[in-house]
Amino acid sequence: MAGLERVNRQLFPLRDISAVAELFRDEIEKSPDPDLSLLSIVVGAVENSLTCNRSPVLREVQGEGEDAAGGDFEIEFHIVDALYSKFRSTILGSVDLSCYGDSKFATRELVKKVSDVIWNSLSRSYYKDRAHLQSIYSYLTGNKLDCFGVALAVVAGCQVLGFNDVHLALSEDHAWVVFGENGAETSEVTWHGKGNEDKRGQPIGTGVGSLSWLYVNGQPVVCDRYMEVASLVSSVNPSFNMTTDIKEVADIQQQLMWLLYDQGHLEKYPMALGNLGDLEEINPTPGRPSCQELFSQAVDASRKYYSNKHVYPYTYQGGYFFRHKMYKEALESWANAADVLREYNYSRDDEELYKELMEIANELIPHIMKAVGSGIDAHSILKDPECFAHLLRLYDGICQWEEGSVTPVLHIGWAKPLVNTIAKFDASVRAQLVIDLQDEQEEEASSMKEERVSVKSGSEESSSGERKSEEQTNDRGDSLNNNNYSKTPDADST
Ligand SMILES: CC1(C)CN=C(N2CCN(c3ncnc4sc(CCF)cc34)CC2)S1
Repeated sequence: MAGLERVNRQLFPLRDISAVAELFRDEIEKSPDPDLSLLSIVVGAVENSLTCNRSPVLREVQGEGEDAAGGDFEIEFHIVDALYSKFRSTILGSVDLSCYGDSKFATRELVKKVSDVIWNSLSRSYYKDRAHLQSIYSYLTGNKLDCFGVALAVVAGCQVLGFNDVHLALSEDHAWVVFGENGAETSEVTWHGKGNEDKRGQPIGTGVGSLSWLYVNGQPVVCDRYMEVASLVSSVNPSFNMTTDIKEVADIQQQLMWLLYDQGHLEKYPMALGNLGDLEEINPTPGRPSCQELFSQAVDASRKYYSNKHVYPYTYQGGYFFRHKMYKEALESWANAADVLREYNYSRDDEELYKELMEIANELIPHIMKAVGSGIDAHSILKDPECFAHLLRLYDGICQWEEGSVTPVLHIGWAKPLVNTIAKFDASVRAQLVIDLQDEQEEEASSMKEERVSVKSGSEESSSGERKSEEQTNDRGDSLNNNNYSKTPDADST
């Protein structure tokens, strides 16, 4: 029975959050196969009516996290019915299933055909990065979708055709599908980035391209139906404009996210946990886990399910600590993010992540240096060797990201803030930098040595009672004399 016959028509017209939540709850709790097009149409209609059809006289509120009054919405059943039927007839009318064999599993050709149907019905030219283009409501009423929306629509289209083996696969900046027995096949179904030829119909490469962050090293979030519902809820966008969110939309998104959280459908979805953390930071729900706990759960999910190959959980967490002036914790989260990067080669497809790291290194950290320089320094960051170690680990991770990549990462724009930042740390802290040289195998000894960096924390220093003995320093000094790390830099030597 298709979604609409199942839906409780008493809920319509949908006029408030509880009605929308009830409809989602029915679909998630009572159906073995929640109807993606129905849910995307409903939540897209609500988002559209509250963010796009706004009276221009609406009070524009400035300032952090201020929400505009969203006013009311009223989603009529016959509108949802008409759109739902339009999507189904578009898909069923464009795909002649007899051309695709009689397997109960989708084929690459079938997936490509559904992607073509969506692709060829999009408006010729529109601003692809605009907000509110992620839902099937947007596709049906405006023939516009963003790159995530195309992927979701393809999965929803395959659901209409009865191919429940086709599922959404998500990296931190791209989406594709898995299909076939045990979801063993993959296919591109949408575009990525600007000015890149789309690779629709092709399997996800296992070659050098798959070493980039864009494909998270073979550790994407592979969704089941419920996680696909989580992705469409997570992609709800409460923005009215650059400075204003519509509170009702954020409230609906937050409630739906908790509904999915309680059913365990965010467990393996770090970015959805991060998004819920952002919503909770702005508007905490009494009795629920704190946003800090949610950011920590996102980190745990990446470590537990994706071999710690996702970067964003640490940047969600670092951003939170930064906003709350917990600068030492922020530096640690960002250093942990950089540790993830080490495994990747930087590619031109990784621009979104590059921008994130640029902001952290060249805006947020200099902001911290200014803040603590002017005395707001709860942890006395500049005297804390562990903070210095986090900073070096962050930069070293970025350097290792660059190593082996065809595209360079760092340039003078990075070096200036770095030098200023290092110079802000106390000379006594910098002097505690200890480089442990560990010889690799004999044959590599001359060319490459693995260097382990540690910064002795004050406590260790005090426990040993004195700095490394002279001969120890001399021993290391000799092997490192071509490396200025070993010298004890005095205050103005850097
Ligand atoms: C720490 C941050 C900079 C804040 N917001 C971030 N994001 C916001 C929400 N994002 C997401 N949230 C849920 N699911 C997905 S699937 C996907 C790849 C394109 F399909 C992106 C994304 C992307 C990342 S990362």
